[in-house]
Amino acid sequence: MSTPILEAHDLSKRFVGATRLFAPKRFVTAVDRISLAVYPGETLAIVGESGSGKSTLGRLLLRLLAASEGHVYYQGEEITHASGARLNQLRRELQIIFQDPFASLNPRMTVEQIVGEPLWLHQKMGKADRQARVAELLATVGLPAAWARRFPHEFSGGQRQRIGIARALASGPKLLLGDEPVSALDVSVQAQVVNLLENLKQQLGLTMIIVAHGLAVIRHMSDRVAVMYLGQIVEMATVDEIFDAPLHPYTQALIASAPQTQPGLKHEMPLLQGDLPNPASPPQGCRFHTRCPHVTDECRQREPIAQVLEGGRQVSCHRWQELNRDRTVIQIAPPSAAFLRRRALFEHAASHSSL
Ligand SMILES: Nc1ncnc2c1ncn2[C@@H]1O[C@H](COP(=O)(O)OP(=O)(O)OP(=O)(O)O)[C@@H](O)[C@H]1O
Repeated sequence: MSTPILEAHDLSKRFVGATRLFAPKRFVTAVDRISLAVYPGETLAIVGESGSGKSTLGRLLLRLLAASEGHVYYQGEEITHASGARLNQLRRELQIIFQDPFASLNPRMTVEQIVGEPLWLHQKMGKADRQARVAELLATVGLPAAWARRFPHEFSGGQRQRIGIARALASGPKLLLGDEPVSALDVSVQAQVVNLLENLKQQLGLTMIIVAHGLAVIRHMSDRVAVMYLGQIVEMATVDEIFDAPLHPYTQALIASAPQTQPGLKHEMPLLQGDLPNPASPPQGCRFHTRCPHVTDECRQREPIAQVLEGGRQVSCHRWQELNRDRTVIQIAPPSAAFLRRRALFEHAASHSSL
């Protein structure tokens, strides 16, 4: 496998949680000792319930948040403590697209100013060049260049998301993080934006991280999936492995709870019961044990260690082998044709790297 574009080693983030006056501080460990690698040209999805730490992990990887512990590497270079000019450079190369396109666009700026801002800030590009580049970027995301003089309120949700994407592309990024990039949009518009992201990724050889609840979007867009539960990754595998033969009881329940993605497996798997425990006081042992239908004393007492299977698949469950023995034939699938196609496009784009 190629060198990862991004890597996390034992990455943790603690926030000070809400407390009452004079009460002792409580900490929420939003991300707890996570290690993972993101490979060039792939789309890695991070999924899990609200509060599981997906957005925090994404922001730590992009250095938009500082880690409490652990290390982040970008193209092999440690960037955990990068600052000043190096951090600015990283901000250009690692871009984020937000969930709410309206909130992320300054309502008092025209599209030309919004999309052109990074060109001025990072490249000190003059006005005429900037206007020409903004027109190109708008065309790239499927918007007419003539709309550059308009303000964000004059656009629909999908069009605003396209403007947000054009702004992210203006910096010439190598990696895009989409934090719920389509969940605020109508279903019909979601597909258009997903297709746009797919096309851009192939055209420009981008790597993507998608943070999302929507499993249908994940299935459509991603190559690999990391499933998070209370700050930890409980399973990480290719998209087909996750949807067709999930090994962790939480992944199984998550998929069964979204029957539209996998109707055939609906009756075989338990639905997700109960709420996510309070992240400020997670359960001891396996964090999923309070909701797991297969819980044993070992699960209550001992935290499972991530097991790495052949092909790089990872699962953190004491009982995964025993529980899946009869249910699934586990095959480590070779990379899908779609992934290989993207990888080839990535290599092509990397060698012709002007957008
Ligand atoms: N700035 C912050 N200060 C305090 N706690 C925070 C902060 N940001 C996140 N948290 C807490 O960290 C935990 C993980 O939050 P995070 O937003 O990463 O989860 P998420 O899986 O992305 O959820 P959602 O899908 O709702 O965005 C939550 O308990 C959240 O309340």
